[in-house]
Amino acid sequence: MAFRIFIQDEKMGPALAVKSYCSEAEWHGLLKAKEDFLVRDIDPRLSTCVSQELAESWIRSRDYGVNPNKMFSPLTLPQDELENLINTNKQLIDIVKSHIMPFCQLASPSGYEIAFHDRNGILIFLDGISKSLEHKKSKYKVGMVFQEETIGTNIFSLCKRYAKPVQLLAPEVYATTGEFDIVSAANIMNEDGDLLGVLVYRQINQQLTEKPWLKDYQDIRLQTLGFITAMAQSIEAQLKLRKSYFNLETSHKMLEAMLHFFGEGIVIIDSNGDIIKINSEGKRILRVGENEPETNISQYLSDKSRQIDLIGNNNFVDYYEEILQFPNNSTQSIMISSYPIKNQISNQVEASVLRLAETKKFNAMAAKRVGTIARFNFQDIIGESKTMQRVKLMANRFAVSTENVLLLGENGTGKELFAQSIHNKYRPNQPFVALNCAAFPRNLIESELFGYEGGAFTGAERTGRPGKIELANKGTLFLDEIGDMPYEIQAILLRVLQDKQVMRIGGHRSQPVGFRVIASTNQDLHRIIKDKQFREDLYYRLSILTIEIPPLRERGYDIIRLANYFIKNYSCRMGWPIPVIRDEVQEYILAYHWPGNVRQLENAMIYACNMTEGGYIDLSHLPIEITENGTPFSSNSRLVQAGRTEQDIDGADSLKELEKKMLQNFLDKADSNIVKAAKLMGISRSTMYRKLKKYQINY
Ligand SMILES: Nc1ncnc2c1ncn2[C@@H]1O[C@H](COP(=O)(O)OP(=O)(O)OP(=O)(O)O)[C@@H](O)[C@H]1O
Repeated sequence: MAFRIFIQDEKMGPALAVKSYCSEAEWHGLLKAKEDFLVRDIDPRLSTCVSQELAESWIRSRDYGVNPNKMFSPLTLPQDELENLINTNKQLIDIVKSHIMPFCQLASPSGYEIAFHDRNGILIFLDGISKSLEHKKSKYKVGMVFQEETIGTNIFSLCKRYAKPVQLLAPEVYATTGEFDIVSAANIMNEDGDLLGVLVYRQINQQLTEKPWLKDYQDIRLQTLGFITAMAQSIEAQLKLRKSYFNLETSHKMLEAMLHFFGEGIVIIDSNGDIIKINSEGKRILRVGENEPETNISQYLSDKSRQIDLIGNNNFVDYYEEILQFPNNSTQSIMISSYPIKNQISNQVEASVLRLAETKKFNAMAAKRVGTIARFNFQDIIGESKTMQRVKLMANRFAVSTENVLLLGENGTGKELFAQSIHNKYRPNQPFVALNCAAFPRNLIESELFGYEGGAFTGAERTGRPGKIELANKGTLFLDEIGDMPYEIQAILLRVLQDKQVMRIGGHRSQPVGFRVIASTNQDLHRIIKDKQFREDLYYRLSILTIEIPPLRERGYDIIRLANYFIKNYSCRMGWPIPVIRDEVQEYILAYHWPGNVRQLENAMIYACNMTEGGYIDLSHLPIEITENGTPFSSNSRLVQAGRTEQDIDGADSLKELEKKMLQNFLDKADSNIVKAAKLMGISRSTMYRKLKKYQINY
């Protein structure tokens, strides 16, 4: 192997450099090999004094037609192209310059030059002194193109081709250089291993190449190659650092932008609690002015010891409630969660990212998520009978008011449906929070309604919990079965409604709340007021706008509309064909008194859908209680005979009235002959007598 390893470089491997020519004989061997090659065409690869790579480069140079006797003279890039190139590489050149500057101060007075070639071999930067040169002028110029194809063996081409540091002595260069110099070069690569350019150091000293076997000169060669390799590595490291810095800066800017868009307050504190970053929402929550200097988080905490929780905690802490205290002594409840940032080496918490949300907002969000979803609107309420139209109109009007609403009606008449529809017309984007007063024991109802502070009673959560009233802030609190609300709690609720302030159980701080109550009951409130089970004052607070929802039996043909609606709904849900209710079955449905109202009708239709097979709903498909008492009229034709139509049924105030009127009609037709009238109506004589008695019709 003709090359001697000068430098072992981790990334690049062993350096490519000419032999150290320990002996004079080897040096002369090299000179002879070159002459033999150029003059006598003897293959230089046969010489033990020439490295394989160098010999091959000489051969390629000859094959390219480069004249070895012509003075070394590379092509030069046109000025404008050169300027563009220098501009494009400005950052890189600046870094190279910044590395060379300190060296220039320390450099030996003997002549040297430092050049930087771009990845295509174009010399784009040149600096140095050439004191010892006779002609004082460098033969190199910025813009020169170093290519093996045009100038033969040269330092750039070898360095690029073998991707290793290279050192050449003047006679090793293919074309005559006319100088005695040692050139050393090292590649500069980017992180991905792509070549950015080649850094070249040229030491000019006549004696060096006259007697290169002398130890002093060999030392200089070793040092210069080491120097240029170290400098190239340092430049690479700086480029890497610069890239990391830019990446860091970009991440930083991205973080700033993200923080800005974040709807929640973000505050980053160091291990002392000093605020090191805060977004605009954070500033708003902490009431920090735009240009005010950031301070310490403890300044805002009403309980200063809580700061330890925020920064001393090793683990992520999910939302818990914290009371902020401001300089004017006002307070505000916020929800905080904290995320510790640990030092990778020491594992100590160095900073914490705090996420702040105003409890009010937080509750509203939570209520929207966990509270009842008000799905229904007035369009969803089926009912075209006059009674229902009147009720819907009334509810629509009341919806736009801010007063409380009281919904009265039997079980299953659709009170909640109305409550949701009113809310959705009133404040669709605010929470709708429902509480069934009959479903909870006394103590639970109290904590459900008013919430509690942490540890307020045995079994209470450590962090406390907001009540339904707080959650309903700005929206609607639907108090179902209000008649079942415990008497003592009614008094607290009344106070909340009057003061518009709520205090949690075990708490000392009232907070303002604004919400609308829609209460509902199937009880006779006047009676329970008399029985001292319901507070009269609360009744007056709640009943400003009262709506009585009629029972199903008073809604005429709506019963069939609803029945069809439920049949369609259920069948579609099950993926079944939609069955049709036979006319005579409709009569039974219309005649039934529906004690369970709409809910019972829905269940009956689900039952019928499951019973039917042939696409029709017959009598046998209905639940037994609906058919067992028979019907006041046997078929639709009789309805028509009696001069009654669908519209008439809707128009009647109630089915009872309708039945009474029909009985009278048939009696008139039968000239008050009860047996004849019963026959005409298709009912038995005894049923006829029972109905006449029921409706107190004289016969
Ligand atoms: N007019 C209507 N149109 C469509 N569906 C209705 C109508 N009325 C009631 N419903 C349906 O009937 C069922 C019972 O209604 P809702 O729960 O509103 O009654 P409620 O009076 O609040 O009952 P409760 O007194 O038992 O609380 C619900 O499934 C509801 O969707």
